Amino acid sequence: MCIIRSRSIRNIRTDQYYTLIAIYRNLKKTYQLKMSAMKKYFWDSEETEYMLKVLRELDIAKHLDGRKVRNLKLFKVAEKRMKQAGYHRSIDQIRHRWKVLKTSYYSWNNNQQTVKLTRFPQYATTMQSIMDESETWNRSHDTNRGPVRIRNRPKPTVHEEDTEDSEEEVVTAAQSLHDNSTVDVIIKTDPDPETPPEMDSNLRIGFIGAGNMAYGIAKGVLQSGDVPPTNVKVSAPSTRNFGRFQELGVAVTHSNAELVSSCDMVFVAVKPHLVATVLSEITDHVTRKHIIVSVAAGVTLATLQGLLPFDAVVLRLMPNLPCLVQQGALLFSRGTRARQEDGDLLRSLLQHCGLVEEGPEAWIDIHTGLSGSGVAFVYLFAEALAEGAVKMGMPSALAHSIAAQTVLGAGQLLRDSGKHPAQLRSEVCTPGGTTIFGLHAMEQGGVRAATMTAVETATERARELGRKSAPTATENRK
Ligand SMILES: NC(=O)C1=CN([C@@H]2O[C@H](COP(=O)(O)OP(=O)(O)OC[C@H]3O[C@@H](n4cnc5c(N)ncnc54)[C@H](OP(=O)(O)O)[C@@H]3O)[C@@H](O)[C@H]2O)C=CC1
Ligand SMILES: O=C(O)[C@@H]1CCC=N1
Repeated sequence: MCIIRSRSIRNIRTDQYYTLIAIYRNLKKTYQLKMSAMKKYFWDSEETEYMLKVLRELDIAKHLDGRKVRNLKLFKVAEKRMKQAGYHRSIDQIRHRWKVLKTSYYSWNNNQQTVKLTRFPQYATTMQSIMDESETWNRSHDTNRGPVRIRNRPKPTVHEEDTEDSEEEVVTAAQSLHDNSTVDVIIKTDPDPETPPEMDSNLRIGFIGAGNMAYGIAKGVLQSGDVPPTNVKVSAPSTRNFGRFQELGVAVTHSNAELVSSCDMVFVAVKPHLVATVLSEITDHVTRKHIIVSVAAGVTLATLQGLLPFDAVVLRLMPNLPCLVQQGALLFSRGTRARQEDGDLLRSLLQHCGLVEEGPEAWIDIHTGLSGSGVAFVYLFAEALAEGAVKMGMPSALAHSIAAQTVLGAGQLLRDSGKHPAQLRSEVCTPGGTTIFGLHAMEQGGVRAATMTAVETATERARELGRKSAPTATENRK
């Protein structure tokens, strides 16, 4: 392009010259647009430092005491301040970035001696100061508060409006909490649709199906500490999967109907082809107080709602297998009767399962391809990595263990650095070195195209399962 601009090429006509200039300008514009779109998703260090500065000023250190206080107001102020400084981030983005940094900080702090993160120490100093402030504050206050108390879900009021809180109000609210260390949770007195509901102390959670997904989600829910194991129940036809739930202190039953009658939130975690049978079994026991959450691949909200009473509150959730180790990626969508607060309650309960996002239903099938099934694509890749090493002479056990750590480390760095994968990939490539030779071989093998097709095909299959599980027109008329 520089050659073109200098117009030093011989034998080029003026019209050709201007055509090339136009192409160059178009490419440049596309590149700039792409870069600005990428910037929207990836945080740079300046923006991250600014966010930490703001959160620190807002005393986030005093909200790290493990209590189930959701600091939405604080994040709301942070969002405003960042906007004033020219950083346009949503409350959710700020909250998520903070969560990621906190997790990274803890893991960095625990593994300082062994883990070499190139990026994180940059924020480590600020994070360290925040954590130190938190420890000092906790030490100077009574930490022996007993169990977290959880409250009734607020009923929606007719005149709920999103009243903008002034910063002063927020700071005062935070201050008053500090002065009263014996309170278990902040009890909201003003209705604020953006604030998630406090949980009912008697909230009872049920799982229909005792498989891997039910177990992973149950573990995450219990880890939050908000719901005691005695408030959790699981049902399945056989006892073969009950043992691990019983070890968690969870009650078991063979009756789906009995489970629904004794629970408020019910996860439907059976295989997709069994959903219709299970819902027909429980539908007479589902009332307005229930929240039904289906994790079945492909089964749409319309199908679920069609199989349940017309006013049933239904949500569709797509988790993935790493929920078993609290590192899942979960996306949910609300049905027509589910309110924002039902989604907030679900999000809050699942916070220890991993990353939890809400999105339009059309994304659930895509997420199934990307992440529900995507986990298996990563395993295939890990297996192939290890087999490559075995081919080159490394013992299998060692090769598999190193492949697992490689996938884990690459994933953690990708998540925690906030960098685009292409950027990290280029950081590994020495010109003329080993990596670029390997990458060339991968591109020749079509790994990128094959992976994209895998996500596409899995998404299409989820859509197909959805169509198959939808009641036919005749069934609808019954
Ligand atoms: N596995 C994954 O990675 C993911 C799965 N999903 C979805 O999660 C759902 C569950 O999958 P997964 O946990 O892997 O499945 P599993 O096969 O591990 O578990 C299914 C469970 O359903 C129970 N079950 C079967 N029939 C009934 C019935 N009539 N009433 C009550 N329980 C019944 C089984 O009972 P029993 O113990 O007696 O056999 C078993 O406990 C599926 O719909 C799947 O699409 C979503 C995301 C990821
Ligand atoms: O393969 C399946 O159908 C399920 C859904 C996503 C992961 N496992």
